[in-house]
Formats: sequence, C-alpha cells, structure tokens
Amino acid sequence: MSATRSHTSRTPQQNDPATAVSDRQRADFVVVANRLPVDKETLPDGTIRWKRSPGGLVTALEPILRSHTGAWVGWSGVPDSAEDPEIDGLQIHAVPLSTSEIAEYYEGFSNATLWPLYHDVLVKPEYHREWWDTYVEVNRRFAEAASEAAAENAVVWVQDYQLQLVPKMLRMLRPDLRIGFFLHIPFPPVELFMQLPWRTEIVEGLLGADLIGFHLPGGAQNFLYLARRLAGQATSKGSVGVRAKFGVVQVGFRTVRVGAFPISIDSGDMDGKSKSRTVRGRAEELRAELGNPRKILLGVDRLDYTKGIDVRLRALSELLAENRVDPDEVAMIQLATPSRERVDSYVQMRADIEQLVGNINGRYGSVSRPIVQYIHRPVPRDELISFYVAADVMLVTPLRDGMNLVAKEYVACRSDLGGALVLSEFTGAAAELRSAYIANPYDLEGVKDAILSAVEQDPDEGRRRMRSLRRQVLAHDVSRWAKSFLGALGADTEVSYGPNRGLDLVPDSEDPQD
Ligand SMILES: O=P(O)(O)OC[C@H]1O[C@H](O[C@H]2O[C@H](CO)[C@@H](O)[C@H](O)[C@H]2O)[C@H](O)[C@@H](O)[C@@H]1O
Ligand SMILES: Nc1ccn([C@@H]2O[C@H](COP(=O)(O)OP(=O)(O)O)[C@@H](O)[C@H]2O)c(=O)n1
Repeated sequence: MSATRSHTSRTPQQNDPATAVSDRQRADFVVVANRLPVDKETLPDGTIRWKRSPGGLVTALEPILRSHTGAWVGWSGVPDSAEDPEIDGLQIHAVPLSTSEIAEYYEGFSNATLWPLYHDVLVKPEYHREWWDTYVEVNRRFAEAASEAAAENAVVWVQDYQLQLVPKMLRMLRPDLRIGFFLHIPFPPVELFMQLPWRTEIVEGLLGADLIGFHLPGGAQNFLYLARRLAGQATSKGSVGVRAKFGVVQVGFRTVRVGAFPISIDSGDMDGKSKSRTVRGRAEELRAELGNPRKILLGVDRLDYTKGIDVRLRALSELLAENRVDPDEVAMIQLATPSRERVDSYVQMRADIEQLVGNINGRYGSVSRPIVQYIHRPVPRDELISFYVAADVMLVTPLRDGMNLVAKEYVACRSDLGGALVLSEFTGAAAELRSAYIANPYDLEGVKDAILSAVEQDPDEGRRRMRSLRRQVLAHDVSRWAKSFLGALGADTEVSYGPNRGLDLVPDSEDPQD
C-alpha cells in the first residue's frame, strides 16, 4: 500500500440501505474493523493524504483483502470524515465518528476500559456508563454499515475488541449472513473479565457470530467457560486445539464454533523484500550511521504500555551499569509509532520512556554517539525492513501481547540466518517461536541474561535457532491464518475442515468449574 493516495468524496448513506445499494455493488466478503487500512491526514496546505494505519491488524488483513476481493468497513482515524479513500481493488466504507464518539468509544471504552482489562489490568480499567452507551451506539453504526455493504449470504468478518457487539447486532439485521469474529488481543482470565459491568452483553454480542477466533487455545477456553457461566449456554467439553479442535456453544438452534487461529504476516513478501539490494545497502548504511557498533539492538513497537519498552531499557541500563555490556560496542534503536496519544496512561508512559532513554544517553552516551536512538514517528515499510536486516538482536519484551507480529517480521527478514530474537513469554508469538531467547519480562535478571545470551551467541547456535524460527514463520503465514479461519467458517471453498470433535456439550448446570 503506498502512503499517498488519490481519493473520492462519496457521502455514505448509512441509514438508507436502498440508496447505498443503488450507489454501489454489495460485496460477498466484508471485513469490519475499527480502522480502515489507511488513516486520513490533512496537510497544512489542505491536501489530503491517506497513510497506512498503525498496528498489526492492518498489517495482517491488508494482504488478505487483496487476495479476496471485497469490502472493508471502518473508521478513517479522524473526526467526522465520511470520505471513502480509493484503494485499488478494495471497496471502502467509511464509518464516520464524531469527536465525542472518538473520546468515549475509541479512547474511552475501547482503550481505557477493554484494552487494559484484556491485558492483565496493567493499568486500572475505567468503567463509565456513558462510555458503554457510546460503545453500544457505535457498534450499532458499524453493524448497519456492514449490513449495507454485504451482499445476500455474504461472509462478514468482524475484527477485534472495539466491535464485540457487532456479531449479534448484525445477525439481527441480516440473518442470511455468515459471520466470523476474530479477537486480536488476549482474551482475559475469567477472574479479570468478571470485573466488567457489561460482561454478559459482551459474551452475548460475540455469540452472534458463527465462528469466534482467538490467537491461542487459552483464550478460546476462557470464552467457552464464560459462555456457560454468563450466557447460560451449553458448550463442548475438552480442550481447544490450534486451528484444529474447535469448541462449540449451542445457542438455541445455532451452533457457534470457537477456535484458536494464531495470526501471522505475509512472510514470503517480507522475506523477498529483505533480500533486495536496496534494502541490504540501506542496512549497511544504517550500521555505518550508527558508527559501526559491534552489536545493534532493535525495538519496534507502537508506543504502548503493554509492549514492555521500559523493560528492555531498564535491562540495558543495568547491563551497562554492571559493565556486562560495553557502551562503545552497542547501539540500540527504538522505533516507537505514536499511539492513542490522548489516553492518559499513554501520555504518562511516553514521558517515562523518554526519561529512561534520556538517562541512558546521559550516563553512557557521548556527543557524537548516543546509546539509544529513539524515533517517535512512523517509518516507511522498506526502511523498517532495513532496520530488521541491520539488527543483531531484536528486543520484543511485552508484558502481555495478543500475538506480536514484529517478532515474526524480524524472523522473516533474516534469510541470512543472522540475528537473534529476545522474546517475552507473554506474547502469543512465544507459543510458536520456541527457538527465540524466551524471557519473563517481570524478571529483570532473566531479561538481562536473555539479552546477553543473544548479544554473545555463538554464530552456529544463532543460525540453528534462526533456521528453526524461519521454518515456523514461513510455513505459517497470514494466508494460512485466513484460510484456516475462513475454512472453519465454511467460507473458503479451497479449504476443507475436519469433523468437529467438540460436539459433546456440557450443559450449564454440569460445569465442573462452577
Ligand atoms: O488502531 P490502534 O488503536 O491505533 O491500534 C493498533 C492495533 O493494535 C492492536 O493490534 C493487535 O493486533 C495484532 C494482530 O493480530 C496483534 O499481533 C497484537 O498483539 C494486537 O495488539 C489492536 O488489536 C488493533 O485493533 C489495533 O488496530
Ligand atoms: N515503529 C513501528 C512499529 C510497528 N510497526 C508495524 O506495526 C505492526 C505492529 O504489529 P504487532 O502485532 O507487533 O503489534 P500491535 O501494534 O498491533 O499491537 C507491525 O506490522 C509493525 O511492522 C511499524 O510499521 N512501525
């Protein structure tokens, strides 16, 4: 996707399906996500630019929508914008949000209530009734927009925690549709989820789907338990497998499947791009610009408190203080895309991280060579790939992360079998990338040891680990993710799915955990 795009200014007829249909073709495959794949930006001279939206959801879904012609329903990232950008081969349906809806639905309920609740309560979730009301209202708007975009019997794939009520609302509007839902963030432990005053509504909202997908079996199992306990539905017993053994919830005459589908990246594409001469040349230049240090450490994240950017900075700071790492031999680059900048916890965390960077540079850097290069803006895709190619050690240290595509991107870019990945055990990716240097981000000594092992790794050992990581990432790419999900939804004719081994239902009253 190029950063700059031409655009049209269609007015959406959101509440008038008849006009909408006559205006545009309805699609057989519709993705509904909080964000469109591009964000709208108005330059000082009034020109409109559409730039890639932040985050892994867009990274993963963009190639899928290119291979399945269809429509994308979402928000443009700015207030009151009804314009649909033109993206070759993709129908876009913008859902406009007002300034107050952005504050209450996006920054509020989605990112100051659900996000911390689903990420181990790393900051205290805020529960406000007005935010909930706006979340319901905006979910209804997305459901209506999806209903207008979808052809008869279409497949509609709803994405993520911002839209958990959409499956039920959409089913009521359009019982003919096949509806899938995928959660990109962790589904929390039952004890935490029970805090939510609107917990039953969320579970019932999700149960409007035909298939509910999580990254990991644990999330699927937590959800099955809550479907029994909160929605009073009979569910299957036994564990859920990866892409294979699905759980089942019986909702009246409808059977809802629940499964684990670890998301991935377009690994072949990244592998190819990382081999280009331009990228390799740029990686060399980056190393030279950093003063040709012996080891380059790299962090690549949205600036989010879940990502553990502070953890890796503290670890590096202590390793320098203990003379276990020589300041003349290392350089660290931290790319941190701005994110959710009006949410209080993000403002605080940004200040903390910038202070840590300042402390390290103040103590160990020199005028010509700071230890940590901190870049707080998005970088172009090819430049990012050059950073991956240049980095000797990739630092992925979240306190909790649904998947973490950055870890997979790094691996996909290392066809030279160079580099080393330090990976938090609390990422979804850690379940698959077992040959990384796995660390518990709450154990600072353990993180320091993992970083040091990666910095000092024997080249043969490094190649062995990277070969094994690459086998995993190249074999399980995003197209396999989409095929396994859409196959289980019965929506991809190329994919067959095995017999459901979860149909043995546990009635609500017989739950051993109750
Ligand atoms: O849209 P934003 O508020 O700017 O946030 C960006 C995205 O962040 C989250 O990404 C998640 O999805 C990734 C792909 O599945 C996964 O690897 C990662 O662990 C998640 O944090 C969020 O879930 C998306 O909805 C946002 O668009
Ligand atoms: N500075 C940055 C940070 C992340 N990214 C991209 O944003 C995506 C992050 O996905 P992720 O799954 O690791 O994490 P979230 O940001 O979705 O929580 C990846 O595709 C990164 O390449 C970027 O382009 N520039």
